[in-house]
Amino acid sequence: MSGLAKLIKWQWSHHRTAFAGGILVALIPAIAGIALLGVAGWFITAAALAGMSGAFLNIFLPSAAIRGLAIARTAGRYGERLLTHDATFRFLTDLRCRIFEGQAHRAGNGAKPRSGAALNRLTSDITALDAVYLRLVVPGILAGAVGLLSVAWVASISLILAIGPVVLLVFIAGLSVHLMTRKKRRDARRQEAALDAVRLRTVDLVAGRRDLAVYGGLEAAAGTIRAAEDRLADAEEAIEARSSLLSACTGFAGQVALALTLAAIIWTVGEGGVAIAVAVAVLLVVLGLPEVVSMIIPGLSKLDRTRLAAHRAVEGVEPNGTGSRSQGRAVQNVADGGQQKQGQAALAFERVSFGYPAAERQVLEDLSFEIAPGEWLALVGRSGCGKSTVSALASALLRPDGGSIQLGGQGLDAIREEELRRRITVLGQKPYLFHDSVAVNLRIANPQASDSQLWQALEVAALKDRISDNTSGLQAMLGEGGVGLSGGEQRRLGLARAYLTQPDLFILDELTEGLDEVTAAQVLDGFQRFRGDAAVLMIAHKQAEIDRADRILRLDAADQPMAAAAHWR
Ligand SMILES: Nc1ncnc2c1ncn2[C@@H]1O[C@H](COP(=O)(O)OP(=O)(O)OP(=O)(O)O)[C@@H](O)[C@H]1O
Repeated sequence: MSGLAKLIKWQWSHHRTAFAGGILVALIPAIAGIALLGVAGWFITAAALAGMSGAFLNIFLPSAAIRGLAIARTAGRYGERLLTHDATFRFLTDLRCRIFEGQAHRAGNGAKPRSGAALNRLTSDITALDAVYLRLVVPGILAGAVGLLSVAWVASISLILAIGPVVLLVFIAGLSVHLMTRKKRRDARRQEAALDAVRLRTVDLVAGRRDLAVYGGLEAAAGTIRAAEDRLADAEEAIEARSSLLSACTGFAGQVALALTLAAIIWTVGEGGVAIAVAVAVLLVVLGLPEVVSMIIPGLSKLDRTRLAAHRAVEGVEPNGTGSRSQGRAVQNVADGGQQKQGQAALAFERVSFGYPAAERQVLEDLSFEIAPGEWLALVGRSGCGKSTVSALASALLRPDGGSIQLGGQGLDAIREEELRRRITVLGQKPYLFHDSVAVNLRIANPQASDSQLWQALEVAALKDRISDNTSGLQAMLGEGGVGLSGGEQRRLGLARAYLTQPDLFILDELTEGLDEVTAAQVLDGFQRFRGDAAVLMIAHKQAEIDRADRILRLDAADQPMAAAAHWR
């Protein structure tokens, strides 16, 4: 089954009411619009003929019908927008969650993280997928249903009159099948590649503008963006040209259908087979039909792009496709509620091996060590020896290829994600700060924390004075990525955030990197006081940090996988 068909099936099975409700309500304005034309045409002609001949005509019923159809069309259109967009947003929301789960699952298995280009593509794919229901499913069903109903009604009056609308429907159906089965997606791929190039090169240009300016590469870098923009414009022009051709062909088919119907009307009315008022109603219905069936043209003209996006989205969701929210991690939470077990090490690595996918050699091989509750362990070694890898394994961001990792006597795999994040606090080299107030940035770690707890955490992180200097205090706004604070202050704010948690284990990655000696000592003192009974795994380079540790684990054998060389102070 194609990616597009899988997505439609998935939307139907997960959001049946919204899916069907949107289509049913969308049928109301489409049918009412065509019926309105027919009834109005019949009524005007019948009224004119009655006026000329003096025959009796009941005008109340058709007037009421016209008014009713006009109201149904307007109200139906409003309801249709509401329901079809609601169904689409529900579908996209779920799809985003499923894709995120799929990616998280892969990351947990140590798979290569997605690159910036793939992330760009993913977001534009999801945007492109709003066309699946709104531009393909709903218009397709409307075109089919209204077209068949119209043909059936016209055929019930006279088979000859149905030739025109049948020609139109056959043309649209043939066009749809042709486009659906077409294998070439050249223009969509060209458009996508050019868009990726424009985005990524622009990001490179902005991020690297200083170096480019220094080495005189600005003009060349801007030139590559302009070239990518030209390619994008070419591809978009080709897609637009095809879309215009499709619209022109459908318009032409509509005119052919109208001409055929007119000829058939002249023939049948001349033969006396059909009343003039009814013939005018048929003519107006055939006149209105192209508008309904051509609603599918915008979706068909973007079909290639939608199919590419659908194909990738289906690949990106949970690998086994089940979509259950908790499947990324095996959940076997034990009866003791995930607390640290008495007498167990806070963290234990037992013959752990790990290698990055596609890397030539293992980073860790048979690494074993333990950190006792409340113990502070410094992890040291030359650059690239695997310290960050150990930290990522300990915090379950990576999974080992062999061996086991236990937190308080429980295998990491057996601990629920939520529980795990409560029991381990990771403080990286550059904490991410959000474009929001200091208080919001701190409460991410503990939404219930009071203002006085926030001030206390800031004090321990040696940041209280800096924040209270600002008249807005805790409500002071930070720019994107923490702009407004120096690099060292950003790190200390990250530390204050970590102090608002009460984990069993802190994992610290070069805690005082970027701080001057005095502040670094203040931060280390504060952390030592604050951490209480929590164990600490600290990646350390500076002697001042190493000196605070109870024990040191060195990962520094020259060219070998690490574990063999791990040794203690
Ligand atoms: N995603 C990855 N894919 C492939 N190899 C990787 C990846 N991340 C790290 N490595 C490699 O794994 C090895 C260990 O990396 P790691 O980041 O754990 O070292 P580190 O000791 O923390 O280094 P540093 O002190 O410089 O931060 C290095 O040789 C590195 O090149």
